[in-house]
Amino acid sequence: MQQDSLLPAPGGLAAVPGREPDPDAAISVRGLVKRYGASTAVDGLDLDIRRGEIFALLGPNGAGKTTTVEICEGFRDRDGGEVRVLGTDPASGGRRWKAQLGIVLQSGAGDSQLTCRELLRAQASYFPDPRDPDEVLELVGLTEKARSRGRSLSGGQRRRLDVALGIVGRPTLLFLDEPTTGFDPEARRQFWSLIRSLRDLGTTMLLTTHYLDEAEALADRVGVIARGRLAEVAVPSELGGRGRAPAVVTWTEGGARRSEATATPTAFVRDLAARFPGEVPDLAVARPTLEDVYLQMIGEDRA
Ligand SMILES: Nc1ncnc2c1ncn2[C@@H]1O[C@H](COP(=O)(O)OP(=O)(O)OP(=O)(O)O)[C@@H](O)[C@H]1O
Repeated sequence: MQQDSLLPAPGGLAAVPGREPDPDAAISVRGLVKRYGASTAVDGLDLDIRRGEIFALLGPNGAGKTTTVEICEGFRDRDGGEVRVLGTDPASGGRRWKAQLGIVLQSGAGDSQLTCRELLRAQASYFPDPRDPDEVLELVGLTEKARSRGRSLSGGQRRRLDVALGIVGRPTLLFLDEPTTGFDPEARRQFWSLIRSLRDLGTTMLLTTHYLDEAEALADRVGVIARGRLAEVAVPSELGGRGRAPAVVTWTEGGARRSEATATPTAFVRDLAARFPGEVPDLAVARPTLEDVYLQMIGEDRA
């Protein structure tokens, strides 16, 4: 291990001693650097994703999410740092390593002339221990479309087909890049339950998304990337100190809307209730949403 960390990383940069990747993590990244010409897209990023968790990577456009994910998938070279994905450096990952990954890209294979079932059968044939294509169609809710051509599917159905293609190889680790873009609200909810059932089957998932409600609904932990670095990692309810943030109590009194930020909302509401003979008019107690704290973090970073 020690020996390994002293080897130069691809691109010639020495790894940082004493900061070896975690061998037990599904994904472990230390000091990742990626440059495109003079601009640095990823700038010393550290990241650990545990086996079995759903991890959501958030960040504004151009923050470096896709670059990081593509390096982890083995699709892109890096200029520095250490990366281990399922214990292997993606820069040298062979077929057996690749067969453990499932990848759902932003633009999938939906334009095909083949039927959904044919596409899945073809994809399954590349893997040593694939799932049954018909079971996968059922899992993603496309059984009725088994004989339909990819190009005849709606946008949301194509995305489901993309997911089906990503999971038919029975991946240990699934990458999902903005998976629900273009879904209607009901399709998103159905997709979320599909993702949860994959987690119940033991699949680790790295998700990038711009939907904060999606990150909140699905992720065990979220990481925010800003300017090529990981700004914070937390469970969704704790991000940006959210769990400790004061609650805001609002109500109507004397014809006017009133509000109070308080660290003890229960006591405050009890006192408030004592002032009214019945219900407190228009009473609401709110904490900052994930979107509130995320936008604040991104705003501070840009300031
Ligand atoms: N092939 C490329 N050549 C040159 N620059 C690139 C290339 N790919 C990405 N970049 C630049 O690297 C930076 C990070 O891009 P990346 O696609 O990783 O961001 P992202 O966080 O995934 O953004 P988005 O949310 O818009 O998908 C951006 O400034 C982008 O313009």
